[in-house]
Amino acid sequence: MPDSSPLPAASAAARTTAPPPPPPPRLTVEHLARIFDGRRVVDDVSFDVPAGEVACLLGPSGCGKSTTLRIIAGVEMQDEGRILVDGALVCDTVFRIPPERRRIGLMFQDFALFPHLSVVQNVAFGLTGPAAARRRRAAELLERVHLAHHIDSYPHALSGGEQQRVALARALAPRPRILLMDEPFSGLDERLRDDIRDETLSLLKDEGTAVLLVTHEPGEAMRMADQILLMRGGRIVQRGAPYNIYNAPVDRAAAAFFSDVNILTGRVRGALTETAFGTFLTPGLPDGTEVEIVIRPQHIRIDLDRGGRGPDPTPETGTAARGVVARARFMGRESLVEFRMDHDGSILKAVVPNVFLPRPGQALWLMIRRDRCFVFPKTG
Ligand SMILES: Nc1ncnc2c1ncn2[C@@H]1O[C@H](COP(=O)(O)OP(=O)(O)OP(=O)(O)O)[C@@H](O)[C@H]1O
Repeated sequence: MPDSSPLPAASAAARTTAPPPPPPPRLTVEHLARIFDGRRVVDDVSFDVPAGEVACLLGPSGCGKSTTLRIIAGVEMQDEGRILVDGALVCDTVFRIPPERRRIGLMFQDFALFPHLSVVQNVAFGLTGPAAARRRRAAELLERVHLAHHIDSYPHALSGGEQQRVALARALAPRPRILLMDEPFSGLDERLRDDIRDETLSLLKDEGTAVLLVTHEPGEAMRMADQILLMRGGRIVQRGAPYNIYNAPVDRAAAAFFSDVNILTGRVRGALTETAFGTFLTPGLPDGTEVEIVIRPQHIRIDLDRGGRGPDPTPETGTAARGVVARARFMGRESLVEFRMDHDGSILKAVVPNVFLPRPGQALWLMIRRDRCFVFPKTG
C-alpha cells in the first residue's frame, strides 16, 4: 500500500533551506588563443580565479604570460576564446567591452606613477565623484599601505618600496573586481621584497579582489599564489596549489622549473629500474621503457665513508653510491655540494645544512629518498 503519511519535518526543512548555488568565479578564461605570425603564443589557455584568490601565471620568458594578461586587460585581442567576469561575458572574438569599463585594475613592474602629481593625487586619479570623497578613499588606502605620512609627497621623494605601495593603493582605489599584476615586485630590492609581498597579499585578501599575477620567479609564485598556472610554449602544462605543483610535477621540466634537479636514467624491467643507487619502483611502464628519475638536491642524503664502505641499504633510501666532492659552496643557511660519482663520473648536486661544508676531494656516500623522487618516461 502506498505511504500517504506527510513528509517528515526534517526533509521539508531541507527542501526549503537548500544552499544557494555558489557564485560564478570572479574571472573565467576559456580556450584563449593568440596567434602571431602563424605561431600560437597563447594556446588554449583556460582557468578560473575566484574572488579573494591569487592565481599566478608562472613560466619562462616568452611563454605567453604577458600576452594572456594583456588580453584579459583588453589592450590586446584574442584570436580564440572568451573571458567572463562574475559570469558575464567581457569579450569573445566578436563582442568586446572596452578596457576602462571592465573594472579590472592593472599594476606593472615600473609602477608608472605620475611624477607631477602628489601621492594622494596619484591614488585618487582613477576615481570619480566629488573631490572630497575621492580624497577620502585615497587617504584610506594610503593608511592601509602605511604611507599616510607621505600623502602630499611627490613620487621622486619615495623609495622603490614606497612607490610600489602607492601603485598598489592606486590600483585598488576604484575597487576593481580583478587586479592584474605583471612582475610587480621585480624592480624592488631583494631584502624589501618579502615584506612587501606579504603586505600586498594581506591587503589584497582584505579587499577580496581576484588577483592574476604574472611572474617568472617560482619563489614568488609559491609565496603569493593560492593557485599556480605553470605555462610553457603558450600552454598551461600544470595547475594547482604551490605544494602540489612542487611535490608532484607533471614532467621533468616542471620539476626543474622550481629548483636544480639531478637526473638518473635507467630502463624498466618488470616494473623495476636498476641504478647505481639500487632498485626503484617504476610501475605502470612497459619493459624496456627508458626512464628518468628526478631528484632535487635537498632530497639527497649524505653519509660518511667508512674505509671505502658506505651505509647499509634501507627501503627508504635504497643503496648508497660513492662520490667525491668536486665543489662545495657555502650559501648561508645551507651549502650546495657537487659530487663526481665513482660509478659513471656524472655530477650530482646535494644541498646540506650549513654546519657541514665538506672539502673538495673528500669521498662521501649519497642516498636517494624514494618518497621524494619523481619518475618520468624519457622524452626527446
Ligand atoms: N605584438 C607581437 N607581435 C609578435 N610577437 C609577439 C607580440 N607580442 C608578443 N609576441 C611574442 O609572443 C611570445 C610571448 O610573449 P609574452 O610577452 O606574452 O611572453 P612572457 O611569458 O610574458 O615573457 P616575459 O616574461 O619575457 O615578458 C614571445 O615569443 C613574443 O616575442
